[in-house]
Amino acid sequence: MNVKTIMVIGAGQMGSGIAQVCAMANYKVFLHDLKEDFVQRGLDSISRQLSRQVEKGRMAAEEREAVLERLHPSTSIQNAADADLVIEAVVENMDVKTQMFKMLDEMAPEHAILASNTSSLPITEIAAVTKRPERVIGMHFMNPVPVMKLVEIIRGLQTSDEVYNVIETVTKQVGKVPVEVNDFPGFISNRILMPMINEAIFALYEGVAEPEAIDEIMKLGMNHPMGPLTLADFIGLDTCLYIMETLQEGFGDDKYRPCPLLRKYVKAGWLGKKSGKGFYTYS
Ligand SMILES: CC(=O)CC(=O)SCCNC(=O)CCNC(=O)[C@H](O)C(C)(C)COP(=O)(O)OP(=O)(O)OC[C@H]1O[C@@H](n2cnc3c(N)ncnc32)[C@H](O)[C@@H]1OP(=O)(O)O
Ligand SMILES: NC(=O)C1=CN([C@@H]2O[C@H](COP(=O)(O)OP(=O)(O)OC[C@H]3O[C@@H](n4cnc5c(N)ncnc54)[C@H](OP(=O)(O)O)[C@@H]3O)[C@@H](O)[C@H]2O)C=CC1
Repeated sequence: MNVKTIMVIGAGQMGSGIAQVCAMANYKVFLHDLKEDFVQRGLDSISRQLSRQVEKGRMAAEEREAVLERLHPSTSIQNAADADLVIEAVVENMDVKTQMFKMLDEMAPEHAILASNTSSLPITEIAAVTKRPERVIGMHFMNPVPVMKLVEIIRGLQTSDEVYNVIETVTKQVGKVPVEVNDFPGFISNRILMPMINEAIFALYEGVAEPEAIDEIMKLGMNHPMGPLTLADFIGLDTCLYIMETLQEGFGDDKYRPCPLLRKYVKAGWLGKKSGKGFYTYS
């Protein structure tokens, strides 16, 4: 199967990054969200990213224009009828994702692959709401998408080998390294990363150290590029909370309980960098 057209659902930080790397790899891309404003915000952020590449001399101005021309705004889910591959990157919520997959299953052509960029939710359960579970797969990009090399590919219980192979090829085409994992809560990346972030939040909650100290220790002591609280703000505190809840529920183990401080911040609307306030304040 030859993928030519990709539809990315959700024009947030992940969706816009995914759309960017796909358009840069010569695919025709629809970037879809509920409202035109959201799509435009995503396209603006891609446009800024590409301009920076041009300023740094890494991309010709004509190439930037060509990439932007391959990107098509969408607020109609009917555009899925033209897609060979749909990559969903909406909010980390099972109800929202299953509703979306039901719609996509109705709209997308029979041959189309439906992929989810979910951070932690079971692919098998998402696939089960469609009539094509063998064509549903997890394609988990890392943030920031244009920079991070990994795509964690998650096979649902019924994902076919053919679909896995196509997704592996597309991943390489967009300049990323595919790593295959099975379908378990949080997969590998967030089963390991998120409990560390949650523990850093517990350390803050218990008054062991100030945020800056916690981050400095992990940066200078463990050579992490970002401290765990900065990284949590960068990922989005809502997303961090949803991932911890999926781990706790999925494994039935309280060792994954989300820190109450994380819950409190999310309830307050402190979602990290994207809302301007989390463990730190952003202008
Ligand atoms: C939650 C999940 O489900 C899974 C996840 O994604 S978990 C999150 C995984 N990501 C991480 O752990 C990121 C950790 N942080 C890092 O690796 C680095 O801090 C970073 C790459 C984000 C920034 O690197 P840095 O050296 O501190 O900053 P900086 O020098 O400004 O940037 C390095 C490069 O990244 C680019 N960059 C930085 N932030 C970017 C962004 N948000 N979008 C696109 N590009 C970005 C810069 O333009 C720069 O590119 P060049 O080298 O081509 O000039
Ligand atoms: N943040 C990260 O570091 C990573 C996140 N992920 C995963 O990627 C997905 C998206 O996360 P992220 O980009 O950070 O989140 P954002 O909050 O930045 O973006 C989510 C986008 O989905 C839109 N959306 C919400 N509900 C719907 C819906 N019903 N239909 C269509 N669009 C909808 C949102 O619109 P609105 O503006 O209205 O909310 C928003 O544009 C999540 O599953 C997350 O777990 C994966 C890897 C890393």
